Amino acid sequence: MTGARDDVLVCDNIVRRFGGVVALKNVSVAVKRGEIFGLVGPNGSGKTTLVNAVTGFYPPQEGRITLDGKKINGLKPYMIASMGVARTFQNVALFHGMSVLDNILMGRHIYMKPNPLASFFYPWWARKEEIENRKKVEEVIDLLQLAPARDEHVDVIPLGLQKRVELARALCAEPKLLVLDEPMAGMNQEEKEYMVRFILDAQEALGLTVLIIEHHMDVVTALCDRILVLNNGQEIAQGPARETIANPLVVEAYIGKPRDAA
Ligand SMILES: Nc1ncnc2c1ncn2[C@@H]1O[C@H](COP(=O)(O)OP(=O)(O)OP(=O)(O)O)[C@@H](O)[C@H]1O
Repeated sequence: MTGARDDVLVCDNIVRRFGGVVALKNVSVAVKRGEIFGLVGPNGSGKTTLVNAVTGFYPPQEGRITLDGKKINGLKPYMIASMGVARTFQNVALFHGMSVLDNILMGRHIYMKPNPLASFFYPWWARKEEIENRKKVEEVIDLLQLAPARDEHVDVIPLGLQKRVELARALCAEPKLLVLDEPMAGMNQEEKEYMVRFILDAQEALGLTVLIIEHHMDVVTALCDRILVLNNGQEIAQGPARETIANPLVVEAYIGKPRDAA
């Protein structure tokens, strides 16, 4: 698969093994600028492994991954993050003991370049940087309606709100690619509907490109432009969300073969 100019992320023939388990078998995918691309599949099908390959946590043993045309496989996670990939986790990963605001501010760390000498001689420069960071954070707080919770400690707020704080932190990094690992996990129906709305609003306001792992089919159809469906580490279907979900191979992977067809 060769990367077109509007492809932000291209994964070409990715193979990842864990001992004898082949978690990804020659998986290829291209995520276009400005789209929401879904990774779908039953438990253990390789979705998180693909996200971990893209974000550098478990580099692939074969294949090539590019971000805006630059090869990223083999790079450390922090390098990939600084190149513009922000991620949220299946199990929320916030900084405990800190407020909502401080957690969101952490998303700006890639833009904070402490230089004590410059700050001493040119305090206005440090001040300008601080103002810019705060401005971005306030924009995201408004977008995700987090103002009422800004001073709360993240340990005491409900899970749905924690997930929104994690999304806010990722958005503050102004990512080229936002990777969301099951952002609705553990949420009730109302929280899910809010989260869908927030992701769509953020995409529209910030022109995001999103790679999302999602299990809930109502969420997939509401959010995703296109999807890749994995089963046992292999692609079984790829294409526009609604029609791909209706593909008989996808239905079979999720609910099994009808009895009379067995
Ligand atoms: N660090 C690891 N060590 C060993 N095996 C792993 C590791 N990570 C994933 N696997 C294996 O790779 C396969 C794919 O797992 P993966 O977590 O990517 O699936 P998934 O589609 O994300 O599943 P789920 O929906 O349950 O999160 C599974 O067989 C899993 O046991």
